[in-house]
Amino acid sequence: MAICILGAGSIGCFTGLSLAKAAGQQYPADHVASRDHDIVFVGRQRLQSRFVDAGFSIQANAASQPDRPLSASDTLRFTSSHEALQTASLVLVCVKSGDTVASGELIRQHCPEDALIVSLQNGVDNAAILRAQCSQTVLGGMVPFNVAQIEQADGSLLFQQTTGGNIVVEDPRSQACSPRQIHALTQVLKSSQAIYDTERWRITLTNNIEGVQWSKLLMNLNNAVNALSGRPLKAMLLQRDYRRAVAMAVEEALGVVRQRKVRLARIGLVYPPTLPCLLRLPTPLFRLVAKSSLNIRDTASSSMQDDLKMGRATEVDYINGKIVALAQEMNMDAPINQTLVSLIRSAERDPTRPAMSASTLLQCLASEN
Ligand SMILES: NC(=O)C1=CN([C@@H]2O[C@H](COP(=O)(O)OP(=O)(O)OC[C@H]3O[C@@H](n4cnc5c(N)ncnc54)[C@H](OP(=O)(O)O)[C@@H]3O)[C@@H](O)[C@H]2O)C=CC1
Ligand SMILES: CC(C)(CO)C(=O)C(=O)O
Repeated sequence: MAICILGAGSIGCFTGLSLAKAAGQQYPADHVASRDHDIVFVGRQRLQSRFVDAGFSIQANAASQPDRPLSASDTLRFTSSHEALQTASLVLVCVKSGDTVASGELIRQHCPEDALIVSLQNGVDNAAILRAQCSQTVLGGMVPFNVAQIEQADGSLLFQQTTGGNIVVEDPRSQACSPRQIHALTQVLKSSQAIYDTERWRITLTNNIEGVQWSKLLMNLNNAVNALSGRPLKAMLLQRDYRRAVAMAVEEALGVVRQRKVRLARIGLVYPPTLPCLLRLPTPLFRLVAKSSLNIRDTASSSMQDDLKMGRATEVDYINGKIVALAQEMNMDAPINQTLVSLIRSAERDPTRPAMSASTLLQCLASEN
Protein backbone atom coordinates (compact mmCIF):
# COMPACT_ATOMS: atom_id res chain seq x y z
CA MET A 1 0.00 0.00 0.00
CA ALA A 2 1.08 3.58 -0.56
CA ILE A 3 1.08 6.93 1.12
CA CYS A 4 -0.10 9.23 -1.67
CA ILE A 5 0.73 12.91 -1.84
CA LEU A 6 -2.25 14.44 -3.64
CA GLY A 7 -1.04 17.79 -5.05
CA ALA A 8 2.73 17.33 -5.35
CA GLY A 9 3.91 20.97 -5.21
CA SER A 10 5.91 22.87 -2.58
CA ILE A 11 4.47 21.31 0.59
CA GLY A 12 3.68 17.91 -0.97
CA CYS A 13 7.14 17.37 -2.49
CA PHE A 14 9.07 18.66 0.52
CA THR A 15 7.05 16.60 3.01
CA GLY A 16 6.82 13.51 0.81
CA LEU A 17 10.53 13.49 -0.09
CA SER A 18 11.47 14.03 3.57
CA LEU A 19 9.30 11.03 4.57
CA ALA A 20 10.64 8.90 1.69
CA LYS A 21 14.21 9.72 2.62
CA ALA A 22 13.58 8.93 6.29
CA ALA A 23 12.02 5.57 5.32
CA GLY A 24 14.95 4.72 3.04
CA GLN A 25 12.70 4.76 -0.02
CA GLN A 26 15.36 6.17 -2.32
CA TYR A 27 17.05 2.78 -2.16
CA PRO A 28 15.77 -0.29 -4.06
CA ALA A 29 13.05 -2.06 -2.09
CA ASP A 30 15.09 -5.19 -1.29
CA HIS A 31 17.65 -3.06 0.56
CA VAL A 32 15.01 -1.89 3.00
CA ALA A 33 13.17 -4.97 4.16
CA SER A 34 10.98 -3.20 6.74
CA ARG A 35 9.55 -0.70 4.32
CA ASP A 36 5.82 -1.33 3.81
CA HIS A 37 4.51 2.08 2.86
CA ASP A 38 5.99 3.75 -0.21
CA ILE A 39 5.35 7.40 -0.94
CA VAL A 40 3.71 8.08 -4.32
CA PHE A 41 3.56 11.65 -5.64
CA VAL A 42 0.37 12.54 -7.54
CA GLY A 43 0.75 15.86 -9.32
CA ARG A 44 0.79 17.69 -12.62
CA GLN A 45 2.42 16.50 -15.82
CA ARG A 46 4.85 19.47 -15.95
CA LEU A 47 6.32 18.57 -12.54
CA GLN A 48 6.31 14.88 -13.40
CA SER A 49 8.46 15.58 -16.51
CA ARG A 50 10.77 17.74 -14.44
CA PHE A 51 11.13 14.97 -11.86
CA VAL A 52 11.88 12.32 -14.48
CA ASP A 53 14.28 14.52 -16.50
CA ALA A 54 16.26 16.25 -13.75
CA GLY A 55 15.01 15.19 -10.30
CA PHE A 56 14.02 16.92 -7.10
CA SER A 57 16.11 17.70 -4.04
CA ILE A 58 15.15 18.93 -0.58
CA GLN A 59 16.86 21.12 1.98
CA ALA A 60 15.57 21.36 5.54
CA ASN A 61 15.82 24.67 7.35
CA ALA A 62 18.43 23.13 9.64
CA ALA A 63 20.56 21.84 6.71
CA SER A 64 23.36 23.85 5.18
CA GLN A 65 23.38 21.97 1.85
CA PRO A 66 20.63 20.48 -0.34
CA ASP A 67 20.46 16.69 -0.69
CA ARG A 68 21.44 15.14 -4.03
CA PRO A 69 18.55 15.29 -6.53
CA LEU A 70 16.34 12.19 -6.47
CA SER A 71 14.43 11.05 -9.55
CA ALA A 72 12.40 8.14 -10.90
CA SER A 73 15.59 6.03 -11.06
CA ASP A 74 15.67 6.13 -7.23
CA THR A 75 12.51 3.96 -6.98
CA LEU A 76 10.40 7.01 -6.24
CA ARG A 77 7.16 7.35 -8.20
CA PHE A 78 5.64 10.60 -9.50
CA THR A 79 2.48 10.24 -11.55
CA SER A 80 -0.14 12.51 -13.03
CA SER A 81 -2.65 9.64 -13.09
CA HIS A 82 -5.20 9.73 -10.27
CA GLU A 83 -5.58 5.97 -10.55
CA ALA A 84 -2.52 5.79 -8.29
CA LEU A 85 -4.91 6.75 -5.47
CA GLN A 86 -6.35 3.22 -5.70
CA THR A 87 -3.29 1.94 -3.81
CA ALA A 88 -3.48 4.51 -1.00
CA SER A 89 -3.70 3.58 2.64
CA LEU A 90 -3.13 7.22 3.52
CA VAL A 91 -3.44 10.40 1.42
CA LEU A 92 -1.76 13.68 2.33
CA VAL A 93 -3.85 16.37 0.61
CA CYS A 94 -1.48 19.19 -0.38
CA VAL A 95 -3.47 21.10 -3.03
CA LYS A 96 -4.40 24.77 -2.69
CA SER A 97 -7.78 25.36 -1.00
CA GLY A 98 -9.52 26.18 -4.31
CA ASP A 99 -8.75 22.60 -5.46
CA THR A 100 -10.13 20.87 -2.34
CA VAL A 101 -13.60 20.08 -3.69
CA ALA A 102 -12.12 18.46 -6.82
CA SER A 103 -9.62 16.53 -4.67
CA GLY A 104 -12.43 15.23 -2.45
CA GLU A 105 -14.22 14.00 -5.55
CA LEU A 106 -11.04 12.24 -6.77
CA ILE A 107 -10.63 10.59 -3.36
CA ARG A 108 -14.25 9.43 -3.46
CA GLN A 109 -13.78 7.98 -6.97
CA HIS A 110 -10.39 6.30 -6.55
CA CYS A 111 -9.34 5.70 -2.94
CA PRO A 112 -10.13 2.54 -0.99
CA GLU A 113 -13.00 3.07 1.44
CA ASP A 114 -10.67 2.63 4.43
CA ALA A 115 -7.90 5.00 3.26
CA LEU A 116 -7.10 7.70 5.80
CA ILE A 117 -7.11 11.26 4.43
CA VAL A 118 -5.05 14.05 6.03
CA SER A 119 -5.39 17.66 4.88
CA LEU A 120 -2.07 19.55 5.06
CA GLN A 121 -3.57 22.81 3.82
CA ASN A 122 -3.87 26.35 5.13
CA GLY A 123 -7.36 27.55 6.04
CA VAL A 124 -9.84 26.17 8.58
CA ASP A 125 -12.45 24.50 6.36
CA ASN A 126 -10.56 22.08 4.11
CA ALA A 127 -11.01 18.94 6.24
CA ALA A 128 -14.77 19.61 6.45
CA ILE A 129 -14.94 20.24 2.68
CA LEU A 130 -13.19 16.91 2.04
CA ARG A 131 -15.56 15.14 4.47
CA ALA A 132 -18.52 16.52 2.52
CA GLN A 133 -17.11 15.14 -0.77
CA CYS A 134 -16.02 11.65 0.26
CA SER A 135 -16.89 8.98 2.83
CA GLN A 136 -13.28 8.22 3.88
CA THR A 137 -12.08 9.35 7.34
CA VAL A 138 -10.47 12.80 7.13
CA LEU A 139 -8.10 14.39 9.66
CA GLY A 140 -7.19 18.07 9.69
CA GLY A 141 -3.56 19.16 9.69
CA MET A 142 -1.37 22.26 9.75
CA VAL A 143 2.02 23.02 8.18
CA PRO A 144 3.75 25.86 10.05
CA PHE A 145 6.76 26.24 7.79
CA ASN A 146 7.30 27.77 4.37
CA VAL A 147 8.78 25.95 1.37
CA ALA A 148 10.37 27.65 -1.64
CA GLN A 149 10.76 25.99 -5.06
CA ILE A 150 14.16 26.89 -6.49
CA GLU A 151 15.43 26.02 -9.98
CA GLN A 152 18.95 24.57 -9.86
CA ALA A 153 21.67 25.00 -12.51
CA ASP A 154 21.42 21.29 -13.50
CA GLY A 155 17.67 21.64 -14.23
CA SER A 156 16.58 19.92 -11.02
CA LEU A 157 14.12 21.54 -8.63
CA LEU A 158 15.02 22.23 -5.00
CA PHE A 159 12.24 22.23 -2.39
CA GLN A 160 13.78 24.33 0.32
CA GLN A 161 12.27 24.61 3.81
CA THR A 162 12.74 28.27 4.62
CA THR A 163 11.28 28.51 8.14
CA GLY A 164 10.95 26.02 11.00
CA GLY A 165 8.30 24.22 13.05
CA ASN A 166 6.49 20.89 13.31
CA ILE A 167 3.57 19.71 11.19
CA VAL A 168 0.53 19.10 13.40
CA VAL A 169 -2.18 16.51 12.63
CA GLU A 170 -5.51 15.93 14.37
CA ASP A 171 -5.32 13.04 16.83
CA PRO A 172 -6.90 10.02 15.02
CA ARG A 173 -8.73 9.12 18.25
CA SER A 174 -10.98 12.15 17.62
CA GLN A 175 -12.40 10.43 14.50
CA ALA A 176 -13.49 6.84 13.99
CA CYS A 177 -10.21 5.35 12.68
CA SER A 178 -9.72 1.65 11.92
CA PRO A 179 -6.59 -0.25 13.08
CA ARG A 180 -5.36 -0.15 9.45
CA GLN A 181 -5.71 3.62 9.33
CA ILE A 182 -3.92 3.99 12.67
CA HIS A 183 -1.16 1.71 11.32
CA ALA A 184 -0.67 3.88 8.22
CA LEU A 185 -0.49 7.06 10.31
CA THR A 186 1.91 5.38 12.74
CA GLN A 187 4.28 4.62 9.82
CA VAL A 188 4.27 8.29 8.88
CA LEU A 189 4.87 9.38 12.49
CA LYS A 190 7.76 6.88 12.76
CA SER A 191 9.42 8.26 9.62
CA SER A 192 8.86 11.77 10.90
CA GLN A 193 10.68 10.87 14.12
CA ALA A 194 13.66 9.83 11.98
CA ILE A 195 13.43 13.17 10.15
CA TYR A 196 13.61 14.98 13.49
CA ASP A 197 16.92 13.34 14.37
CA THR A 198 18.65 15.10 11.48
CA GLU A 199 16.35 17.82 10.12
CA ARG A 200 14.82 19.12 13.39
CA TRP A 201 11.16 18.93 12.36
CA ARG A 202 8.56 16.21 12.75
CA ILE A 203 4.84 15.47 12.68
CA THR A 204 2.99 15.73 16.01
CA LEU A 205 -0.64 15.06 17.01
CA THR A 206 -3.07 17.48 18.65
CA ASN A 207 -6.47 17.15 20.30
CA ASN A 208 -7.19 20.82 19.47
CA ILE A 209 -6.91 20.97 15.67
CA GLU A 210 -9.52 23.74 15.55
CA GLY A 211 -7.34 25.98 17.76
CA VAL A 212 -4.19 25.07 15.80
CA GLN A 213 -5.78 25.85 12.42
CA TRP A 214 -7.30 29.15 13.59
CA SER A 215 -3.97 30.20 15.06
CA LYS A 216 -2.30 29.38 11.75
CA LEU A 217 -4.97 31.35 9.89
CA LEU A 218 -4.20 34.36 12.09
CA MET A 219 -0.50 34.00 11.23
CA ASN A 220 -1.40 33.58 7.55
CA LEU A 221 -2.98 37.05 7.51
CA ASN A 222 0.59 38.11 6.80
CA ASN A 223 0.46 36.27 3.44
CA ALA A 224 -1.57 39.01 1.71
CA VAL A 225 0.69 41.79 3.00
CA ASN A 226 3.73 39.83 1.88
CA ALA A 227 2.20 39.21 -1.55
CA LEU A 228 1.37 42.92 -2.00
CA SER A 229 4.87 43.93 -0.85
CA GLY A 230 6.51 41.79 -3.55
CA ARG A 231 9.41 41.36 -1.12
CA PRO A 232 10.99 38.31 0.49
CA LEU A 233 9.26 37.40 3.77
CA LYS A 234 12.16 38.33 6.03
CA ALA A 235 12.86 41.68 4.32
CA MET A 236 9.15 42.52 4.62
CA LEU A 237 9.02 41.59 8.32
CA LEU A 238 11.98 43.86 9.01
CA GLN A 239 10.01 46.94 7.81
CA ARG A 240 7.90 48.27 10.67
CA ASP A 241 5.11 49.67 8.49
CA TYR A 242 4.52 46.30 6.83
CA ARG A 243 4.43 44.75 10.31
CA ARG A 244 1.94 47.43 11.39
CA ALA A 245 -0.25 46.44 8.42
CA VAL A 246 -0.12 42.77 9.47
CA ALA A 247 -0.81 43.78 13.10
CA MET A 248 -3.97 45.66 12.02
CA ALA A 249 -5.26 42.60 10.14
CA VAL A 250 -4.50 40.24 13.05
CA GLU A 251 -6.01 42.58 15.67
CA GLU A 252 -9.23 42.87 13.70
CA ALA A 253 -9.35 39.10 13.15
CA LEU A 254 -8.76 38.38 16.85
CA GLY A 255 -11.84 40.46 17.66
CA VAL A 256 -13.92 38.31 15.32
CA VAL A 257 -12.39 34.94 16.30
CA ARG A 258 -12.89 35.68 20.03
CA GLN A 259 -16.65 35.82 19.41
CA ARG A 260 -16.43 32.30 18.06
CA LYS A 261 -14.83 31.14 21.33
CA VAL A 262 -12.00 29.21 19.65
CA ARG A 263 -9.32 27.91 22.04
CA LEU A 264 -6.33 29.32 20.11
CA ALA A 265 -3.15 27.24 20.22
CA ARG A 266 0.50 28.20 20.42
CA ILE A 267 2.36 27.54 17.16
CA GLY A 268 5.98 26.99 18.12
CA LEU A 269 6.79 30.01 20.26
CA VAL A 270 4.02 32.16 18.77
CA TYR A 271 0.69 32.70 20.57
CA PRO A 272 -1.37 34.76 18.07
CA PRO A 273 -3.08 37.08 20.60
CA THR A 274 0.39 38.52 21.34
CA LEU A 275 1.17 39.15 17.65
CA PRO A 276 -0.22 42.72 17.29
CA CYS A 277 1.98 43.99 20.17
CA LEU A 278 5.00 42.06 18.98
CA LEU A 279 4.68 43.25 15.37
CA ARG A 280 4.36 46.91 16.37
CA LEU A 281 7.67 46.94 18.27
CA PRO A 282 10.44 49.14 16.84
CA THR A 283 12.58 47.04 14.50
CA PRO A 284 15.70 46.66 16.73
CA LEU A 285 13.50 45.41 19.59
CA PHE A 286 11.45 43.22 17.22
CA ARG A 287 14.68 41.61 15.96
CA LEU A 288 15.61 40.80 19.55
CA VAL A 289 12.24 39.54 20.81
CA ALA A 290 11.35 37.61 17.63
CA LYS A 291 14.90 36.29 17.10
CA SER A 292 14.01 32.63 16.68
CA SER A 293 10.95 33.37 14.50
CA LEU A 294 13.23 35.40 12.22
CA ASN A 295 15.23 32.28 11.41
CA ILE A 296 13.91 32.64 7.86
CA ARG A 297 15.91 32.02 4.69
CA ASP A 298 16.19 34.97 2.27
CA THR A 299 14.45 32.82 -0.38
CA ALA A 300 11.18 32.68 1.62
CA SER A 301 8.02 34.35 0.34
CA SER A 302 4.44 33.54 1.30
CA SER A 303 2.58 30.94 -0.77
CA MET A 304 0.21 33.79 -1.74
CA GLN A 305 3.09 35.75 -3.23
CA ASP A 306 4.14 32.58 -5.12
CA ASP A 307 0.61 32.30 -6.55
CA LEU A 308 0.50 35.96 -7.63
CA LYS A 309 3.91 35.67 -9.30
CA MET A 310 2.77 32.59 -11.22
CA GLY A 311 -0.51 34.22 -12.28
CA ARG A 312 -2.61 31.72 -10.27
CA ALA A 313 -5.69 32.39 -8.15
CA THR A 314 -4.66 32.91 -4.51
CA GLU A 315 -6.16 31.49 -1.31
CA VAL A 316 -7.17 34.97 -0.07
CA ASP A 317 -10.86 33.99 0.17
CA TYR A 318 -9.93 31.18 2.59
CA ILE A 319 -7.70 33.38 4.77
CA ASN A 320 -8.56 37.11 5.01
CA GLY A 321 -11.87 36.33 3.29
CA LYS A 322 -12.71 33.82 6.03
CA ILE A 323 -12.40 36.60 8.63
CA VAL A 324 -14.67 38.86 6.54
CA ALA A 325 -17.27 36.09 6.18
CA LEU A 326 -17.16 35.23 9.88
CA ALA A 327 -17.51 38.92 10.80
CA GLN A 328 -20.59 39.16 8.55
CA GLU A 329 -22.14 36.10 10.23
CA MET A 330 -21.76 37.87 13.56
CA ASN A 331 -23.00 41.25 12.37
CA MET A 332 -19.52 42.68 12.73
CA ASP A 333 -17.27 44.54 10.25
CA ALA A 334 -13.78 43.53 9.13
CA PRO A 335 -12.74 46.47 6.92
CA ILE A 336 -8.98 45.84 7.13
CA ASN A 337 -9.26 42.24 5.96
CA GLN A 338 -11.90 43.23 3.39
CA THR A 339 -9.45 45.79 1.95
CA LEU A 340 -6.68 43.19 1.82
CA VAL A 341 -9.04 40.82 -0.04
CA SER A 342 -9.88 43.59 -2.56
CA LEU A 343 -6.21 44.52 -3.06
CA ILE A 344 -5.25 40.89 -3.69
CA ARG A 345 -8.18 40.44 -6.09
CA SER A 346 -6.97 43.48 -8.11
CA ALA A 347 -3.43 42.09 -8.07
CA GLU A 348 -4.74 38.74 -9.38
CA ARG A 349 -6.42 40.57 -12.26
CA ASP A 350 -3.31 42.66 -13.06
CA PRO A 351 -0.08 40.72 -12.52
CA THR A 352 1.96 43.67 -13.88
CA ARG A 353 0.89 46.02 -11.09
CA PRO A 354 3.79 47.44 -9.05
CA ALA A 355 4.45 46.17 -5.53
CA MET A 356 3.03 48.33 -2.74
CA SER A 357 5.40 50.22 -0.49
CA ALA A 358 4.84 49.82 3.25
CA SER A 359 3.65 53.41 3.69
CA THR A 360 1.16 53.21 0.78
CA LEU A 361 -0.30 49.98 2.10
CA LEU A 362 -0.52 51.30 5.64
CA GLN A 363 -2.26 54.48 4.43
CA CYS A 364 -4.70 52.40 2.43
CA LEU A 365 -5.58 50.27 5.48
CA ALA A 366 -5.63 53.20 7.92
CA SER A 367 -8.21 54.99 5.75
CA GLU A 368 -10.51 51.98 6.28
CA ASN A 369 -10.13 51.98 10.06
N1 LIG B 1 4.03 26.91 0.11
C1 LIG B 1 4.19 27.04 1.41
O1 LIG B 1 5.27 27.41 1.88
C2 LIG B 1 3.08 26.72 2.35
C3 LIG B 1 1.85 26.29 1.89
N2 LIG B 1 0.88 25.90 2.80
C4 LIG B 1 -0.41 25.43 2.33
O2 LIG B 1 -0.23 24.13 1.75
C5 LIG B 1 -1.18 23.91 0.69
C6 LIG B 1 -0.38 23.57 -0.57
O3 LIG B 1 0.39 24.72 -0.93
P1 LIG B 1 1.63 24.64 -1.92
O4 LIG B 1 2.37 23.40 -1.72
O5 LIG B 1 2.31 25.94 -1.80
O6 LIG B 1 0.87 24.57 -3.31
P2 LIG B 1 1.49 24.28 -4.76
O7 LIG B 1 0.66 25.05 -5.71
O8 LIG B 1 2.97 24.46 -4.75
O9 LIG B 1 1.23 22.72 -4.92
C7 LIG B 1 -0.02 22.16 -5.18
C8 LIG B 1 0.14 21.34 -6.46
O10 LIG B 1 -1.01 20.52 -6.61
C9 LIG B 1 -1.36 20.53 -7.98
N3 LIG B 1 -2.75 20.08 -8.08
C10 LIG B 1 -3.89 20.76 -7.89
N4 LIG B 1 -4.95 19.95 -8.06
C11 LIG B 1 -4.44 18.74 -8.38
C12 LIG B 1 -5.04 17.48 -8.70
N5 LIG B 1 -6.36 17.32 -8.71
N6 LIG B 1 -4.24 16.45 -9.00
C13 LIG B 1 -2.88 16.60 -8.99
N7 LIG B 1 -2.26 17.75 -8.70
C14 LIG B 1 -3.04 18.81 -8.39
C15 LIG B 1 -1.13 21.97 -8.39
O11 LIG B 1 -1.07 22.10 -9.78
P3 LIG B 1 -1.64 23.48 -10.49
O12 LIG B 1 -0.75 24.58 -9.98
O13 LIG B 1 -1.50 23.18 -11.92
O14 LIG B 1 -3.05 23.62 -10.03
C16 LIG B 1 0.24 22.21 -7.72
O15 LIG B 1 1.29 21.71 -8.52
C17 LIG B 1 -1.97 25.23 0.58
O16 LIG B 1 -3.16 25.16 1.29
C18 LIG B 1 -1.02 26.26 1.21
O17 LIG B 1 -1.69 27.38 1.76
C19 LIG B 1 1.10 25.90 4.14
C20 LIG B 1 2.29 26.33 4.65
C21 LIG B 1 3.34 26.84 3.80
C1 LIG C 1 4.58 31.92 5.19
C2 LIG C 1 3.78 30.91 5.95
C3 LIG C 1 4.68 29.84 6.53
C4 LIG C 1 3.12 31.62 7.15
O1 LIG C 1 2.35 32.71 6.80
C5 LIG C 1 2.73 30.22 5.12
O2 LIG C 1 1.91 29.54 5.67
C6 LIG C 1 2.59 30.32 3.66
O3 LIG C 1 3.55 30.60 2.93
O4 LIG C 1 1.47 30.05 3.20
